[in-house]
Amino acid sequence: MPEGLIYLDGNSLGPLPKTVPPRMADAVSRQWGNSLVKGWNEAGWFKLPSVVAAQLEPLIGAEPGSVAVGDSTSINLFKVLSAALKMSGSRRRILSDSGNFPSDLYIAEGLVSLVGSGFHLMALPSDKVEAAIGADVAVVMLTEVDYRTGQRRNMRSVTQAAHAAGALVIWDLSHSAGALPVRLADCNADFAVGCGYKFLNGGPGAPAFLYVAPRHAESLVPTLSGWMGHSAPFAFESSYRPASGIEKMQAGTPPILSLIAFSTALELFKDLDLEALHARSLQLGDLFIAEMARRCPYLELATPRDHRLRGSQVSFRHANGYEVMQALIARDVIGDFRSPDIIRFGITPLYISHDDIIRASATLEQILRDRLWDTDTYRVRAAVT
Ligand SMILES: Cc1ncc(COP(=O)(O)O)c(C=O)c1O
Ligand SMILES: Nc1c(O)cccc1C(=O)C[C@H](N)C(=O)O
Repeated sequence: MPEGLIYLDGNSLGPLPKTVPPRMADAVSRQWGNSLVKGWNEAGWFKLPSVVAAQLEPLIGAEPGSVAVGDSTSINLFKVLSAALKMSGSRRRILSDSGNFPSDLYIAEGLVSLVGSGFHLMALPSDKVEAAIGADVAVVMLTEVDYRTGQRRNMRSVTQAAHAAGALVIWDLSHSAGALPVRLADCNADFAVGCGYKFLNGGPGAPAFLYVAPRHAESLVPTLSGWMGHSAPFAFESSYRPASGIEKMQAGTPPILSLIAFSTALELFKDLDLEALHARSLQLGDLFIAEMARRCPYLELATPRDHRLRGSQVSFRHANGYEVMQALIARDVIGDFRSPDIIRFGITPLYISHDDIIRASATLEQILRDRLWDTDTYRVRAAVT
């Protein structure tokens, strides 16, 4: 971590693991530079997506051979949602949370406009979703940990309720994977997707992942039926025949350099106790919440205090949240702002200490108390915040 920086934004972009630069240098100069096209076999590039998938599976409680790695979360959502719609019989509703990450809602909108046939998206306020799971719902599409508030849904009970109503469930694990123990198989989830660049520290634009429950995998025919998901890609047949396992969910050529960075980052999670990691994150989150309640009692907490309802993030609401965050960043405390009024802090104990939380709290207190945010410098909103 750069000297003096308090990085509370690992829920947007995880930091660079020390092990990644030498591995990338080797991948570029030796594998790509010397092996050239032979690298696909010599350096194991063809197998890399499944190697990385096998590293991820235990972190999200997925069965061996149930995860595919590649593309972005948005593209992976398109893949699993289109698969789920094909399995929906006469049901036509996709149910989601209007506060869900917008890309998830946009992808659903795009997909229903493509397939027609009466499919539609119903996005309800967060607390109204579960009660709306009924006989007309084909797919419940939710994010386990809310990107704004850090509120966590109960994956097990929502999945049970959806199944009891005859619906399928897709979980977005972008703010869960690498932050807390996810139990996809135990919860009987149908499908899932998630980001590689957040808590998993896979690097900017790291490949994302998708999960298909083994009970659905064999009958599933991918909509993005690309050659890398073909049963025999190098037979160059003129018609698509899906590969037998989760490999069918690959569409095109995998991003090898990004996969090497991601795989190297995932090695750090190999013997990590995610239960303990999350417990420590909750402890540090409690400390942050208590410090801010003591220092700035008027600052509204947006994250639930209840540990069962919390991911690895603490958020507050402030009418001038954007400016407050700019003032924090200028003082080397990095969090982020999410419209309309959320200041958001990822609490990742792999590199955040008790002292960091105290220093971040003191800096935030000073900015609020002395209105240090209230200057012209902080009022210009940038495109990426
Ligand atoms: C919950 C959630 N879903 C989906 C995405 C979109 O991911 P991607 O940019 O990989 O498509 C993000 C963040 O960008 C996210 O936070
Ligand atoms: N993916 C991002 C990007 O390319 C630029 C800036 C931010 C992001 C993010 O990851 C946003 C993130 N999904 C969020 O939770 O808000």
